[in-house]
Amino acid sequence: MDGLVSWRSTRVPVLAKHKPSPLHHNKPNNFSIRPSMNPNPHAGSRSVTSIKAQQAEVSIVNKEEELKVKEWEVGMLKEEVAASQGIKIRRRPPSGPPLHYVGPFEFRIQNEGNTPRNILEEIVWNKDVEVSQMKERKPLSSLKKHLENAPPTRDFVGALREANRRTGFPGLIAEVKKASPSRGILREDFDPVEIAKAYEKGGAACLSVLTDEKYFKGSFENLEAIRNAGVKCPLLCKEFVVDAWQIYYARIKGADAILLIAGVLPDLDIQYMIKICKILGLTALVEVHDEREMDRVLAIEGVELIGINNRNLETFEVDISNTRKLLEGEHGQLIRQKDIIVVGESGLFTPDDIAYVQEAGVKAVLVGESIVKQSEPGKGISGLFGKDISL
Ligand SMILES: O=C(O)c1ccccc1NCC(=O)[C@H](O)[C@H](O)COP(=O)(O)O
Repeated sequence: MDGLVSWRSTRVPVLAKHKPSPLHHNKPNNFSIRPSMNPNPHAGSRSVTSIKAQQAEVSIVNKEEELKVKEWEVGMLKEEVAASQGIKIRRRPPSGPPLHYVGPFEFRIQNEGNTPRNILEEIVWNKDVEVSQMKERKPLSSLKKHLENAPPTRDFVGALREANRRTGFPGLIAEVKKASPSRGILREDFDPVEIAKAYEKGGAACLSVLTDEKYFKGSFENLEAIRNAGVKCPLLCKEFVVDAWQIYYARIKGADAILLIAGVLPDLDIQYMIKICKILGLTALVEVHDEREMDRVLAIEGVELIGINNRNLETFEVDISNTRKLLEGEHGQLIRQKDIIVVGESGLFTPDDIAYVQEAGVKAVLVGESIVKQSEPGKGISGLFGKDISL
């Protein structure tokens, strides 16, 4: 059960292509030539052509090294920007400057900094590797060709507003969730399409489909199968987005909305990704966990849906009063002024929990564990709200 419950600091495969991270401060300041490329001291005895060829090779190697250093510097700047916005999650392992400057590969992977500091960081590092590999197999140019065959997107926010108006309760985003790092396997007999249909019948306004395989036992196949099964509820692709490529991929797999986590993505990335979402007709659910993230997200133009996660994704601690705390005072006022819909996420189990977050100001809730674990997930919804909300 790689990645589930027994979370421990595992090492993340370091891709050869990884841009070294800024957090390693041994910035190289001089270029060396690889020993194998060193001009031969006896070159004088060799032909002018072979010396020139060797010099050209040395120059190419130096250019490649310069490029790697530049990439490393850009990575360093990006991490600095993220850190200045309070983002603690590093996007990649701090593998340091290009390999030959810091010693053997073994040194690099044993380097203490190459151990993720918490589960979210581990997920993000793995996702970065996974996405790089997927991008090589399916480059953006080829994804774009599939866009015209993608099913039309449905109005995610509209469905939540309508459910809220119809039932008087927060609109429900019901999560198709087989497992999680904090809880392990939630449901053994997991049929994503059956669960999705049961949720829809039980009154869910929208569905959230986990697509991460390693930590949540989800998949894009699940998302596609639910969409192709004719489920009408708009679908949220519940992913750990680190690259805009994933948004295109989610769109062609049938998503209507996608999650963007403020604890992982700097402001400029969120801004850019929201623009991509708008172009593709997707809704962005921008997730925050603390006041600083809420401040940042409220300052970004175009945000229409904010999720407040009651679960700290670094420690797994769940506290539903987080929703109330983040909606108090100026934040709440600004949210109302901007007519933003807020989703209360995680740790909701009872009608009292729903009433509590509703009173705090949410118009929607995102619920996984408490309903997916029920033998009849549709009826689990009535239990959660204390009322049949399908009518
Ligand atoms: O659920 C986890 O253990 C988890 C761990 C690390 C990152 C994200 C995680 N969960 C994502 C979610 O936020 C929840 O799936 C979602 O809000 C539903 O929560 P719940 O109703 O408590 O299952």
